[in-house]
Amino acid sequence: MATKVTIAPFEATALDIIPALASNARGTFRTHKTKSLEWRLVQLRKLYWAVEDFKPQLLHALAQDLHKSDYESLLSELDWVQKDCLFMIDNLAAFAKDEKLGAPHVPITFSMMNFRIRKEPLGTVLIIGPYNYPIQLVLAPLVGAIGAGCTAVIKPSELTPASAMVLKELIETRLDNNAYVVVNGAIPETNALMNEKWDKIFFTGSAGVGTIIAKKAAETLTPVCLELGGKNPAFITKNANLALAAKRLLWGKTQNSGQVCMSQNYILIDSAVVKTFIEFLKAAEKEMFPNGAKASPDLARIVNQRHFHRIKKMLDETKGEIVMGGQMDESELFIEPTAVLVNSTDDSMMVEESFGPIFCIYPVHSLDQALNIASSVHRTPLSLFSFGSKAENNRVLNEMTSGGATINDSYFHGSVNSVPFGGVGDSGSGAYRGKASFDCFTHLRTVAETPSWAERFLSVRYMPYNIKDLKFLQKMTAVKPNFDRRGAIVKGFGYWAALVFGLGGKGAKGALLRWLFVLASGYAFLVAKEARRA
Ligand SMILES: NC(=O)C1=CN([C@@H]2O[C@H](COP(=O)(O)OP(=O)(O)OC[C@H]3O[C@@H](n4cnc5c(N)ncnc54)[C@H](O)[C@@H]3O)[C@@H](O)[C@H]2O)C=CC1
Ligand SMILES: CC1=C(/C=C/C(C)=C/C=C/C(C)=C/C=C/C=C(C)/C=C/C=C(C)/C=C/C=C(\C)C(=O)O)C(C)(C)CCC1
Repeated sequence: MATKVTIAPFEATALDIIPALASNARGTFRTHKTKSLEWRLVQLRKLYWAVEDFKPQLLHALAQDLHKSDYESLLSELDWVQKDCLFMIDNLAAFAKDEKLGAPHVPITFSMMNFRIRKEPLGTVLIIGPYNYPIQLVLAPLVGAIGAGCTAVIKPSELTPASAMVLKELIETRLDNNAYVVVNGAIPETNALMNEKWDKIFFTGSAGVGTIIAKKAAETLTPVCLELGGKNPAFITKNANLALAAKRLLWGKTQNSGQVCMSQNYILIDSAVVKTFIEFLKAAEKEMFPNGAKASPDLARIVNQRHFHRIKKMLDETKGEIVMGGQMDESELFIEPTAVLVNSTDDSMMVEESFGPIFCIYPVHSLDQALNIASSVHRTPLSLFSFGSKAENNRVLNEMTSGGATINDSYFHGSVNSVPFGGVGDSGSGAYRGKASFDCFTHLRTVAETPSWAERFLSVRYMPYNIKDLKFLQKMTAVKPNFDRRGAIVKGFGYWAALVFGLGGKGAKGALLRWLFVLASGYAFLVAKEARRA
């Protein structure tokens, strides 16, 4: 029997209780209970089971807010967060362990000082989420915050109200709600939160709102992690597998109806293969949606009318030619996956971030031209995709930066929950996921411990200075460069000794193995010689 699901209607948190909620989370951090690894593990385990137990409500909410299919909601939101919990639980002890600092970080002369890095929770953090993955994009950072030992206030997007309400119930009934609370609401509630002092703000959303958040945070020197959008290019050369490129890039624009900030905005393709590529694109669409995209139970819808009209406007204003898709229905907030052939960087399809199921195809005559266009459209996009020969893909990686990149596919670099994810330049700063989620909310605090008995050696630092002491210290601790003023390596005694004793290579382990090989060969030679004599 199907579980009956009821989701409370959206209710914004009262503005006047927001300061008390923040203050309570800060107070809880000051009790130091979050510093216990066992306490963090219990919260993570509880979060895992909360996601499991709230599955019916979460799936229902995602269907209500975005018409997401259960398949997609499980794959990219709920299973994702549960895997995150398990990854953090399994690795927390290793992540949180002090890191001993020996050579080469600490000179041997200071080795008695037990230099180490302590992993300290930053404190009380604010997590602000977007609408497109309303569960995953707030709970995944929360896993990092819990793992690191922080307390947190979470502000989900008001554009996905059902998900926001389920999240509130899930977090506040299952986790320690003196440590983790949800504030629901829009701009006034976010402004009220921004008037509080945080130890870090983790923001996922548009560059415009990211700028507002970063400016406000700067007033109190609050660190921020910004996960923003981008105009992401795909490069396709004559050497690409065109059928595969078409299918994989279409996947990037059909999952969540293309409301994925790391999906491609535009495709720069060699003009010699553009016609064939479009044929493959149409074939891939037919294969994914045999009865048409609108009839598919798998395709999500655009979140609301404002975003529907934003995307529609890009299509209305294009001077390009629609070569695939183009259907839409406002009553259902449906937009068909749509490709537009364009020939100018001023086209509406190139100027705006699509953040929907539409993208454009821009024919170019060379990879040089493609790289020039991509750098001028957005020098630091969130992602890029390259489909070409090994050499061409390497060129794209070398000559164009991005937050992350996938060769020969759409955003696979962002589809595995345990590898670091983040933007670069104006597509974001800071990273999370996997160990990076722990690091994101952790302060690396260097600690030294000077033993009392070392005073005799260390007394050279005290006044009154004696230049003889300094000379002696310099002699004992001098480090000499192995290069000259032109930047060339000086091949002195040390260089040749290392080469000879290292048997041609660097590194003690390699040298040891090569010596073992030489000795074993010598021994085998002697044994064989003896055998021949006998
Ligand atoms: N890099 C990443 O991981 C991701 C980036 N994005 C980007 O997010 C955008 C779409 O998501 P949206 O939810 O529309 O983003 P948004 O920036 O409009 O909203 C994000 C959050 O900020 C709050 N907010 C909105 N306006 C505000 C204001 N004036 N002052 C204070 N807070 C405000 C919202 O309530 C929401 O919680 C796209 O640009 C997309 O590229 C989306 C998902 C992932
Ligand atoms: C290889 C063998 C197997 C395994 C097969 C597997 C693992 C197949 C995997 C298929 C794929 C491609 C799964 C796709 C997953 C997509 C995900 C999880 C998407 C996530 C989306 C996210 C996180 C979106 C975030 C959005 C953001 C940040 C944004 O807006 O930018 C077998 C089958 C096990 C057999 C042996 C061989």
